[in-house]
Amino acid sequence: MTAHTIAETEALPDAAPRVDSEVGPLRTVLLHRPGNELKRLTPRNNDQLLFDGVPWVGRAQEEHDAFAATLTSRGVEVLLLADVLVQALEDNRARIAGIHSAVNERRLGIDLADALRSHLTSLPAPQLAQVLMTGMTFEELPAAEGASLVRKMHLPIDFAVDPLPNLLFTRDSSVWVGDRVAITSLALPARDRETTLTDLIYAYHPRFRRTGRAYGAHSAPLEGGDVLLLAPGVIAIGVGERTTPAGAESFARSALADGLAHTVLAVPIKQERATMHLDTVCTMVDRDAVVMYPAISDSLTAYPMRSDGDGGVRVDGPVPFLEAAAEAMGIERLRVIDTGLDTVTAEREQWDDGNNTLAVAPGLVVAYERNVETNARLEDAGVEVLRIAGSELGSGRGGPRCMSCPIDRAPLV
Ligand SMILES: NC(=O)NCCC[C@H](N)C(=O)O
Repeated sequence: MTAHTIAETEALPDAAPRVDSEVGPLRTVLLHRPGNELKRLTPRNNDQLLFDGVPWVGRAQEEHDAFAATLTSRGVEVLLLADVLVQALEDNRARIAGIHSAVNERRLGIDLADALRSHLTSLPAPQLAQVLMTGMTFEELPAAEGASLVRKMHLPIDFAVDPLPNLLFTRDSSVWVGDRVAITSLALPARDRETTLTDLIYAYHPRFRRTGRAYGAHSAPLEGGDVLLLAPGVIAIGVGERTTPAGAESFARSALADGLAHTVLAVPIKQERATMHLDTVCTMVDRDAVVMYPAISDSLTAYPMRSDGDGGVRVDGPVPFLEAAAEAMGIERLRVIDTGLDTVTAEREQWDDGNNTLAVAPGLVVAYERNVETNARLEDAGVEVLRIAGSELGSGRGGPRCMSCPIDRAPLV
C-alpha cells in the first residue's frame, strides 16, 4: 500500500513541521511498510539482524497497512520511507551518498566494488532504493567478465550489501525536536547503514530542504527510541543497551546550546534486549501521564542536565525520575498509569511492547491488541486505545512507537 503518491507528497504544504511533545495531535508521521528486506531473515541470521524470529512477511505487511490506516483514519498524514527515499534519490547527490554507503570495499575488494558501484549508478531511483533497503546477495550481483576470488569464495547467498530489516522501526534512525531533525547514531552494526538513508532523505527530499539539523555529525551512539519529548523544552534520554552516556551528553549539549531544550534528563535503563530503549518501558499517553513497566516505576532515576549559563552543561543527580520529570515539566506530578499487573503478566506484556504506545493526541494512543491487560488498565484510566494486530510485526521487538517517527505534531494547548 502506498499512502501517498509521489505527486501528492511533493506538493505538500509549506508550513515548517515541528514536534515539541509526545502527545500533541499527530499531523504527519514517517512509517516504513515492511518489504523484501524482511525476506532476507533466516534462522541463521535473525539474531544478528536483531529479530527474534522469522516473520511471515505478507501478514506483517497486512498488519502494517492496518496500522497506517488507523492513523490515516484519525487524520494523520502517513509518509512511507520507501516513497520519500525514491523521491530523494532523484537528486544525483543523494544517489552518490546512497551508493557510497552501500558499497563496502573491505568486503568486496576493489574490482567487485567498482563493478557494483557502476551497476548501482545505472539503476533508476526505484530500483536503487530497493537495493539500499533490501541489500544484495553475491548471486544477485551483476554478471562479470573474468574471475574474482571474492565472488568465487563467497556463498551465493552471502550478502554483498547487507539488508536493513529494522528500517521498520523508523523511530530510531531520526528524531525531531522542535523544527529540527536529528540523524541519530545507531549502536549496532546491523542498523548502522539505516541513518545513511534518513540522512539523505532529509538532505535531498524537496519537502525537507529547509529543515535544520539538531545534533549534527556526532558519532556517540544515540537512538530515537531512547528520546522522549516529555514536554516542550524537556527531553528524557534513556541510557542503556543502545544510547551511551556519551551519546546522551552530546545530544543534551547540542539541544541545550541550540535552545531546543532547557532540561535534558539522562535516564539509566537496564542493558538488556527486553529494555533496549526507554520507549520499551515507558511512553507518554497524555500531557501529564505515562504508561510504565511496573517493575521500574519506583526505581527509575535521572541525571538532569541544564545549561550552566557559561556555554557548558551542568549535570545533577541521580534523582528519582518521576520527580525530576514533573519539576522540569512544571507540573505537580507525572501520573503513572497503574497497570496493576502481576509480575509475570507485566513481564510478558512488556516484552510484547505493551508499554510502547504511540500517542495520536492527548489521551488517545495506538497499541498492540495482544497486550490485553495493559490496554484494559489504560482504558480504566481514561485513555482511549486504538488496537492493532502485531503478531508478525512484533517479531522485530518493537511496537507502535518504535514503528513511527512523528514529523509534525500540533502544539499542546
Ligand atoms: N524504539 C524501539 O524500541 N525500537 C525497536 C527496535 C527493534 C530492533 N529489532 C532493534 O533491535 O533495534
